[in-house]
Amino acid sequence: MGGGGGGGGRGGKGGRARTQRKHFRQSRENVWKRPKSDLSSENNGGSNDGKNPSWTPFATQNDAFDEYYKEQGIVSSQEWDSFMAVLRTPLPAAFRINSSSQFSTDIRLQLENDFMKSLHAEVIEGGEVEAIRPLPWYPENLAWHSNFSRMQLRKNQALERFHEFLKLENEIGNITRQEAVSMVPPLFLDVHSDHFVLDMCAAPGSKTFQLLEIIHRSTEPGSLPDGMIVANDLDVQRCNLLIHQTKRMCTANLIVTNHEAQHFPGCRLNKLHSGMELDQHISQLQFDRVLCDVPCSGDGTLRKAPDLWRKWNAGTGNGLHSLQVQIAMRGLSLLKVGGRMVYSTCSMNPVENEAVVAEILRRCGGSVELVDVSNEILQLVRRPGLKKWKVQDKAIWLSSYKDVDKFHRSTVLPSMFPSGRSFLDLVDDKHDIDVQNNVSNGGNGNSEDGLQATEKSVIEYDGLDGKVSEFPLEHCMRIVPHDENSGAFFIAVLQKLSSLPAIQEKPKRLRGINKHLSKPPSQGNKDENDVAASTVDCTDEEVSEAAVANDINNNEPNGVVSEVNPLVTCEEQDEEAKVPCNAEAELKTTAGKRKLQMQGKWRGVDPVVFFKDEVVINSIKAFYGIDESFPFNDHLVTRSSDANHVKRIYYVSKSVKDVLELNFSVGQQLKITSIGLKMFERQTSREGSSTPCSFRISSEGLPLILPYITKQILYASPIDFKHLLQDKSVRFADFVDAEFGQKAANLLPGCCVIVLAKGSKTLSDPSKGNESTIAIGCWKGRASLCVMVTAIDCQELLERLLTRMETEKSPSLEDIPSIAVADKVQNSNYKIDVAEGTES
Ligand SMILES: C[S@@+](CC[C@H](N)C(=O)[O-])C[C@H]1O[C@@H](n2cnc3c(N)ncnc32)[C@H](O)[C@@H]1O
Repeated sequence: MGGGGGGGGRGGKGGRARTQRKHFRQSRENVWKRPKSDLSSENNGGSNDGKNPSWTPFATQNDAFDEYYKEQGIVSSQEWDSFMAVLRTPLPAAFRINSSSQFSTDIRLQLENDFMKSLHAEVIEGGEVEAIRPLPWYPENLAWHSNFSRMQLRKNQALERFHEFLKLENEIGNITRQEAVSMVPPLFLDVHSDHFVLDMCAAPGSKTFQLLEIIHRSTEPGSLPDGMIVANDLDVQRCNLLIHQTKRMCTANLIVTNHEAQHFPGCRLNKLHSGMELDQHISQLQFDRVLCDVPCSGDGTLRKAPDLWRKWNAGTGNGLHSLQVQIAMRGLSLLKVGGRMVYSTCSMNPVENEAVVAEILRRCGGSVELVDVSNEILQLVRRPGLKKWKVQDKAIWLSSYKDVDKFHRSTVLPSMFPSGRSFLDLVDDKHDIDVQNNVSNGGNGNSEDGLQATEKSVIEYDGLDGKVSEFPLEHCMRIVPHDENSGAFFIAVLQKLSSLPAIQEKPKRLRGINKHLSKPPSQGNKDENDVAASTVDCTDEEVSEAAVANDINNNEPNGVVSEVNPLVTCEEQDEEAKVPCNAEAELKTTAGKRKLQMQGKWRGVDPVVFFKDEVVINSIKAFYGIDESFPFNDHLVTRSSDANHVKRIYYVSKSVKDVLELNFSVGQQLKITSIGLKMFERQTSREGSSTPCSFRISSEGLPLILPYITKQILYASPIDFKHLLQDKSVRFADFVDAEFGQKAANLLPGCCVIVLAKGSKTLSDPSKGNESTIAIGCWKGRASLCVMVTAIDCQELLERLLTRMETEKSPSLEDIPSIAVADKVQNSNYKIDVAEGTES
């Protein structure tokens, strides 16, 4: 509805953002990019046929990679060549229609009826089989695969119209360009609109966007879903990508946070927290669904990041295993009993996948189940998880932990192996058997080969202990590139059956170490495993408290960051889908201008403050005639501690409000980087401040509040609406419908809302609207109405309007000349006639 909700009509996105976007694109050139002359070699990833002597092909060969994956058997030896051949080709582009956009059906029809046919003609000429097709496993033809790589889309003239379409709709938020396999994890999460969902490692946010779509899916205009998403990422800059990405969704049901996922605060309210509110709705953060899309080595993205061929080594996966376990364990501790968690990576490596899943099942005892989802999403081609694999360290293959020499026991962990058992565990387990044997053997502890009885029994025991996992890891899923011409992905679905046990692993391990080793392997080397032990040796509640304590003590991310930062992550290469608005850089440049903000204990982060200024709220209500049924109280927040200079007012859903109240009660444990939907913005110009209301309605917030507005709202005929979008500023006397022109002249000066009238709707019709209602914010000046919508949103609205008009064959429009607005896209800022004296 309206211009927003991912359906155009948004404001406030300025030229600055556009410039940053350009710079960002320049700094993140597609790694497949080659000289223009080289398009013919697109699919060999190798030569440019000698056309450019200075050109060096990407190495798409790495012997260590070959050896590693041949040994792991993730594909059969017969398939090896086709697996490798596909891995060496660029990844075809894929994208998803935003299902909650008001134009989702229009876009789907355009793809089915227009592009599928016109592009097919192109590729037939080019000797290809097909151009674009819906992904069969994604609901309602909402996700699409194209047989063109992103470079082909950019360079091929015949594809220009399609490329422009993708760019525009992506920017507006009607589609999201996303790798096909990356769309899979949210589908298995089974999210409902009332769910509280935690996306633990969320940036740049393609999956968060998908989750938001799902919770918003069946929401009525003017209402919000009961659920909400907390999207978290450790990396501040990537958080900004996430914020930009999700802004296109225009949602009041999202909180973006910046924490180490493995220490995500539980916000548990207890008697320690003074000022506890009696009517607190929730007493700790617990989620119905958790998405755990962890940092990984990313070799499933080789097709779009061929520079990874050069960098690949087995050590990267080994180095991440422990962090992945910690993050997954924290996710499970924050999951409600009965809730579902999806663990996923864009890596093919079993050490980052099956080994992690096995370890969390081991740690959780029977409280967590690996769900068999083989009967869900049947059309998705995938392979079962592995039950056995090997570990490689410094080019040496290790079949079990006993092969690990003592110098490497801090980097190669027992949990990386299928048995998941350590030397020490085995000794501990075997100890009891030995005691019994010794008793039955008459107590002789020495053997013929001179080994101590315990040492020998360990080796024998391990020999018996299979190299096959005891867990049903076949329920995991691995998507491999040559099955469906995609990237690779790993997904496991977990369900929490009961509270996590209080694991007594650490004391046991220490006992073992003291007994059998003169020097503990981790002594003087505080590695991740120590952190893991301290994190998981707790019940859910203890974990919450530990995390809280950690957060209080460590406002800055700890050393794990440096280990993770150099990694390539699934969506990182998808530069066209991302626009950074670098808040850190902004912070630096504005540091001299304003005082560093504090959000509770978080330094350098704008505070989140409930906005309760009755005078301002009442003036807004009165000016726009906002119906009393619209829930204002405690739903408005600002990011400024200075109540007198509030520039933007954000709206938060009830679910977000509850979390925010909890967060205040527990001393602001959450470091919030973005929250809520921008609803009102202060007028800054001379004339703006002289209007009866100093706040205008932002384009993002308009769809939500539209059904409740009773003043400063008019219905325009299609012809006048189109006129406004086309010319941006129209004098009252120039409207085709003179009555509309007169009504516009009678509005109070300042912000107003113009709704596209439909069918029998009269100009004074109050409307609750529906999802197809199109509305834009305008400025009523002295002699004209000016559109307050970005040029790109105007372009989108015009195109959609024209399509609808053609479909409806509106006779009143037949004589309107077609409109060329492409040249206006250069400037995405809306501009209000300077003569009107309002801001631009
Ligand atoms: C695979 S990417 C996530 C992709 C994302 N889910 C999406 O679909 O767009 C992994 C993310 O984890 C973040 N990360 C790395 N270490 C982390 C940690 N300890 N806690 C939280 N996030 C972390 C990285 O910054 C990166 O953005």
